[in-house]
Amino acid sequence: MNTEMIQVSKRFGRFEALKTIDLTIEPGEFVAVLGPSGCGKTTLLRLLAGFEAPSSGRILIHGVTVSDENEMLPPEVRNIGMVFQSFALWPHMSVREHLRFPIRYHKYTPAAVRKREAERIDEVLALVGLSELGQRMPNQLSGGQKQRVALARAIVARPSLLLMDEPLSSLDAELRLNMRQEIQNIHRLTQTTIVYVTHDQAEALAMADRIVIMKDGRIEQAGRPETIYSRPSTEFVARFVGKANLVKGKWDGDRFFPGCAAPGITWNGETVAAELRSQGLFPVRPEQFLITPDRPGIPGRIKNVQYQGKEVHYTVAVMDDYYEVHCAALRRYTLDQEVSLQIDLGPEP
Ligand SMILES: Nc1ncnc2c1ncn2[C@@H]1O[C@H](COP(=O)(O)OP(=O)(O)OP(=O)(O)O)[C@@H](O)[C@H]1O
Repeated sequence: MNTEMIQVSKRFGRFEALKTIDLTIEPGEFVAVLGPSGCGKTTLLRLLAGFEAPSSGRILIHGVTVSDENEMLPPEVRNIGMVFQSFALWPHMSVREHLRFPIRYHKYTPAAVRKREAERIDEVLALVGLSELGQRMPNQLSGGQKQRVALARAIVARPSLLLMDEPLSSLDAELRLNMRQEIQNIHRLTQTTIVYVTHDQAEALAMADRIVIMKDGRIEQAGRPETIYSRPSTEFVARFVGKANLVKGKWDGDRFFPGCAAPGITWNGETVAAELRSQGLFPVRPEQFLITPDRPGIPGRIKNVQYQGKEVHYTVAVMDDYYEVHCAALRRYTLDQEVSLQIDLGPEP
């Protein structure tokens, strides 16, 4: 059964934090909710968890109504697990005790799990790589280990819905990458439905089956990571997710004539969204630009160079700063060098 938000809104006083959200999540789906600070991601998650009541609309978790205009089930009777940015561990409980707690006290813990409590704890500790640390107290754990305990505690009672709010943002870069893999692993092995809030587009693209992009309390676009990345439907999504360059120019049907390009240069834009067309824009991701010293294309001048080891990142000004583009290349060009830009749109995913 699906988890659904139907016409859900949330006001804080006169401020509308969520504006008529409609979202359906399938069982076992991993959905990332992505957007800039203040767009309403956490509010959406808190409504699913039951920490807040919607101002209007209806919420169902796996087919069961948990909030509507008549009722509002509190978090402890929703069949959910939660992981937050702050690990929120209990200082007086060992790692094993953290896992024992939900097994004993969650209303929905399956009888089979309750019956083999010790085995289930061993199994989940192994899943998150903490088999040796069951007796440790939180103050004897590193940040990454604490986050694993928080994750283990959230899944040990087999919730039907796992809610995560920026769970990796307090970890350093390397640990974050490791934990991403662990979360993917857990998702693959448990098939739990996951709603994962983040403002980190790489995290969302890497892990989710579907990404919901939010802006100002609304869903701006929802789709598979490949679709969001390669076919943004609005200027906001193009910039926020793909770090796309929005080249100005003119449209004629599906052909795009980039501004300032050499005569005869047109691009095929049949997959470009209507909103971008109506604004005379064409989204080009940094890796789709090719910089050449001389071939005909869009003439530009190198304005900034950042050496990155594997490649070099460039900012190129087109027509005396009419617009500028960001792109990457293997070759070295020098500051102020006159170059030509071409695009390689590659195969559609
Ligand atoms: N209890 C509250 N009272 C008043 N306004 C609130 C309350 N909770 C959230 N808001 C406002 O609602 C908006 C959405 O907040 P929310 O926490 O959902 O954003 P977010 O996308 O999760 O942001 P961030 O990434 O910074 O955590 C913000 O403008 C916030 O100030």
